[in-house]
Amino acid sequence: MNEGLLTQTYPADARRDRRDPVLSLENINVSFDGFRALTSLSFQIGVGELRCVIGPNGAGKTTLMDVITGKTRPQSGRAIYDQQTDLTRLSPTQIARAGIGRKFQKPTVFEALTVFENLELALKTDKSVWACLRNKLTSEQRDRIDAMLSTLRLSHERHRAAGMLSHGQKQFLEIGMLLVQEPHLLLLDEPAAGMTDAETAYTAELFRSLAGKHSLMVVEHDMGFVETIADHVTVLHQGQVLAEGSLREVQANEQVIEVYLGR
Ligand SMILES: Nc1ncnc2c1ncn2[C@@H]1O[C@H](COP(=O)(O)OP(=O)(O)OP(=O)(O)O)[C@@H](O)[C@H]1O
Repeated sequence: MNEGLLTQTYPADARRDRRDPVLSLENINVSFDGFRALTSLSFQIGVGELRCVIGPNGAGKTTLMDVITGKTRPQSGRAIYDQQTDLTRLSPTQIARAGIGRKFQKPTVFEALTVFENLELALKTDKSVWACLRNKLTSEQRDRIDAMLSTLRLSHERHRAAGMLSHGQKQFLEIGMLLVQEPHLLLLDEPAAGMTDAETAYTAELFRSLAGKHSLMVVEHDMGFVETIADHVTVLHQGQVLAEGSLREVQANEQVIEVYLGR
């Protein structure tokens, strides 16, 4: 693993420790036409932590990510980011600019552009596609992309159209597109879905190396993957926190076994 090239520790984090929350969800309520998707949901993620959020279908995991990224406005509650900013008052663009990156389950790369160009676009987010590709990269930016390609194990694919990559490679590329933007908090929705076993193992290694430098929230159904990455697991059920703790602890929780893991 190419240490150090990814992103530096977020500067303000040097003065903090893991007990300081990077995200503090406080009594979040979301209803859709009377249906309660999130009910008084409260929990915290510490600075530099890698948190896994698990739970059965319909538990509210996607809705939770939608609230954090400003896509869904809760009826009540607060989502305090970095101990000062209430995300429920910001637009999705403001939230992205504040350093929160999100990866959706399905990779959304620009298929017609090369792997390198996809990373180039991600690095220069505030211009149109064509203006961005016409503008020359600085040597520092080029080095960053090269380093990222190496981390993603995509150096040999740099000139290939992204549409020609395997599903797993597209997932890696999209993770790289987030990382070149140096996010503070990364939200990842089933990042290992559809990956081969080797790709899944490498994703786990990559995420472990990111924790500490970034804070990560990973929504995942694959318990084997959760086991290899999680410090701490939050189990959602019917829009509320059902259990929280190490994977061992939540796996031994009777209610979690009942509603999610099965006997
Ligand atoms: N826009 C919407 N309108 C109505 N109901 C919605 C909307 N979005 C989500 N829901 C409902 O809210 C509940 C929570 O959905 P959500 O997608 O957050 O669950 P999830 O935990 O992500 O599930 P999965 O694991 O299947 O992705 C579900 O019952 C869903 O049908």
